[in-house]
Amino acid sequence: MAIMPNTPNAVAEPMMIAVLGAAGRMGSTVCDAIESAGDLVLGPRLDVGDDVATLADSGAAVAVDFTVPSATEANVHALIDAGLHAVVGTTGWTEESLGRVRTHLADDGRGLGVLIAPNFALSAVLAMRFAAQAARYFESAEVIELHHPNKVDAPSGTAVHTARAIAAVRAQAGLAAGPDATETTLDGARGAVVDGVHVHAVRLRGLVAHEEVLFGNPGEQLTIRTDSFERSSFMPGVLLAVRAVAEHPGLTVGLDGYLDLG
Ligand SMILES: NC(=O)C1=CN([C@@H]2O[C@H](COP(=O)(O)OP(=O)(O)OC[C@H]3O[C@@H](n4cnc5c(N)ncnc54)[C@H](O)[C@@H]3O)[C@@H](O)[C@H]2O)C=CC1
Ligand SMILES: O=C(O)C1=N[C@H](C(=O)O)C[C@H](O)C1
Repeated sequence: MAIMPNTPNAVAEPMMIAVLGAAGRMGSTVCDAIESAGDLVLGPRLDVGDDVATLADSGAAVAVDFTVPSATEANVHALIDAGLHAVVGTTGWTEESLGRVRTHLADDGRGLGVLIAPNFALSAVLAMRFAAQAARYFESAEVIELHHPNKVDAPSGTAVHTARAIAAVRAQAGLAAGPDATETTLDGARGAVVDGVHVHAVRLRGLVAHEEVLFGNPGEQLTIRTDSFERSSFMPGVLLAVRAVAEHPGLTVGLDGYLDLG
């Protein structure tokens, strides 16, 4: 008897996933996670110099990109052209580059999904959400991100995303700029400023990925902290995204877009 698709007895084909940046710290961890997942099969592993267009005929339905900020946008456009859904963890995205991906997806018209998420760790996703919830209630807000010293960019994508969200909530609530009478004697002493929110970057041997969001009022402080001690912390989020991206046509920014966080 033939087993028809979508019947209780049907055996689903494992979905094939390509990985870009497969030789890197995150890419290699993603390859291992896909190989350990029963419902997924690891497809082509691409790294620097490989042609994304070859994925069109590879059988891969989804590609995961953990490459470098200077390459990721071109990779995503090439993935859309090749007809693959994309799950992207690489940092460096701006409103302009996100807008170009949105336009490309709309022009393409095939209903492809792209998720670009600054952080796939649940603790970080929740920290960003809690920071946005707290932002309207405090005079002062600053972000400190702490990472391994091999990280190529600063400030982290997570810190930029956190700061932008805090700034948007503060603006909506009509809050003035945070109080700060400092006259700096050295450039950079107060960190970078993202939409008016100060962001500080620490690089320290032994760290993986960490962030503190500090909120201050007269006589009180709220600290929200997230720690990724191992890259395994990002894998449940990456696998969730890989499985869900085809159900979310268009561009989604942030894993919270795929979660029911209320
Ligand atoms: N969203 C998230 O949860 C996380 C995001 N990241 C981000 O992921 C990115 C990668 O981080 P790591 O794996 O630590 O870096 P890495 O330097 O270990 O790996 C990057 C890899 O990309 C490759 N690569 C460079 N250009 C490429 C291209 N054009 N096509 C294909 N491969 C290319 C490199 O050869 C390297 O193997 C960074 O932007 C980092 O901030 C890192 C951890 C978690
Ligand atoms: O490079 C890293 O390691 C990380 N990059 C992402 C970022 O820049 O926010 C996510 C996480 O912080 C780890």
